[in-house]
Amino acid sequence: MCGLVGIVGATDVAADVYDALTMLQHRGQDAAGIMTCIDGKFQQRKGEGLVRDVFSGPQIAGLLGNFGIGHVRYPTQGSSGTALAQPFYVNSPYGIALAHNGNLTNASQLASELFRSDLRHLNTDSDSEVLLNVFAHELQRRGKLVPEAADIFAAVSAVHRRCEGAYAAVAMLTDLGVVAFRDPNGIRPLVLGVREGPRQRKEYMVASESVALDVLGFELLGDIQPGEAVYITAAGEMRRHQCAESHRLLPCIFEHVYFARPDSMMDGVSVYKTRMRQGERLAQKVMRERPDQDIDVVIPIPDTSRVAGQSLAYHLGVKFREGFMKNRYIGRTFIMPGQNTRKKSVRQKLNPVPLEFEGKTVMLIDDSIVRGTTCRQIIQMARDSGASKVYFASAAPPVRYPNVYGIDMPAANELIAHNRTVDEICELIGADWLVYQDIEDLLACSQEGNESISGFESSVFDGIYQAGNIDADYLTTIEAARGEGVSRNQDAAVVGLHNDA
Ligand SMILES: O=P(O)(O)OC[C@H]1O[C@H](OP(=O)(O)OP(=O)(O)O)[C@H](O)[C@@H]1O
Ligand SMILES: NC(=O)CC[C@H](N)C(=O)O
Ligand SMILES: [Mg+2]
Repeated sequence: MCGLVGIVGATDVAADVYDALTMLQHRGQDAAGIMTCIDGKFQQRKGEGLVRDVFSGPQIAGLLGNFGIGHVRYPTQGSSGTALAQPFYVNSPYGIALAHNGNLTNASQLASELFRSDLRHLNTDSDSEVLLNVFAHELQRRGKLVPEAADIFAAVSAVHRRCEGAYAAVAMLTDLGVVAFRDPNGIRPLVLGVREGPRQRKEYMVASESVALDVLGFELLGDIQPGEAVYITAAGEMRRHQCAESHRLLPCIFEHVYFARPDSMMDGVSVYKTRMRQGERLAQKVMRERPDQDIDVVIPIPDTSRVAGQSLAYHLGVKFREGFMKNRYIGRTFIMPGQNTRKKSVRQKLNPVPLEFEGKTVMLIDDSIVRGTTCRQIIQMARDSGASKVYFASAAPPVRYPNVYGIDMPAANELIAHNRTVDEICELIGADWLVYQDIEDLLACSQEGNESISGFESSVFDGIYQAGNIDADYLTTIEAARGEGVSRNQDAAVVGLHNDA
């Protein structure tokens, strides 16, 4: 999903960017990068792996400058090697670095335009490098030695006209400051915060999720609006401007289901409360389907389903128990590359407490069932631990369609629910009963958090793609490029142009 951070402070910001990235680690585990700017020069370090593996204390201390940006990556285009770790950099105009969360659906058309008409070279097959070059080209067209806020906003407007799909982005211009913008549908999240710095100077931060602001003592000013850009100068002046001719708020519902931390606020919605409501609605569905249900205990599948699980148990009036213990050193399995790694990691990550299963009718709950990797193994573990019946509940509806806006689910045939009925899925995962949340209920849970949101990007559940021209040909192309079994790893040492530190 990727996590973004941008900070303009009064003193060196690299340590704060690092701390913020650790708060966003759940959004991307493949690679991490930080760039700062001092005296007209960028300094950077990026590499494959978790934030704590990519940076050491002395390396962070060596990144100087009072403004900087950072990124954690979960790839959706291109390989997962170091060469594609973000931020990306172009030298002209000014020197610009950019980090991106989302996925451009017209990246290949833009790449060809950039080469043929804009005379720009791309060195990777990353859509984020495309986004950076479109922004850079549009800024260059303004022809200013020193751009003003109006020039930057005009360049973002042009990005909105040319780019399709989903993009929240944070960019940095040498000596000038940090720019953050969000696509005109607001599919990917981006928030803005402020804190009092030394000498009563205001310090600003943008981040994918508000939790990153919380831990660093920034007050949440609110979300960057769909189509809006925020420009914070190196001196700490903040301007914001609506850059899209038309815009609407269609946040990704899967953020609320799985990606976001529960303690984040997104577009005015508390993810925690939304997940509580999901559990409540699911309980109502369980009672509608089986008013005389015989569940002894509700057991969540750590981590993400815990909040919905507590609420499900409470509203069913049955016990809630932690029947699976999680190895805290194993990351999120769904965002790992490759099905074999994901499968192996589920067993390493979760281990049952037999006491909670022996002779009981258990209802396991997960936030979602995507490929079915987790639930198949977990149901077997529950049986091996002595459960007499194993029911399974999903706080989200069946995931039936690929995602093209920043979640790496490119192939419908990898999704366990694609072209299958609920009964067929139930049999396949080996459950005695399977209950899914209804789509109307899921959307209502999120909308209740902010009545002014009129819709959500929910294509993985309903197959409706509201941004870009997504047709059968496009879906076939991404499946061929990124489906299971297609090699994504390039040798970074050979292809890389990543100016690694
Ligand atoms: O059907 P699947 O393809 O297995 O995908 C769905 C599972 O993957 C995620 O867990 P993950 O381990 O990524 O993270 P978590 O610890 O936040 O639950 C999600 O919470 C489900 O448990
Ligand atoms: N998940 C994301 O936001 C991915 C960002 C970008 N498309 C990449 O592949 O690096
Ligand atoms: Mg999970």
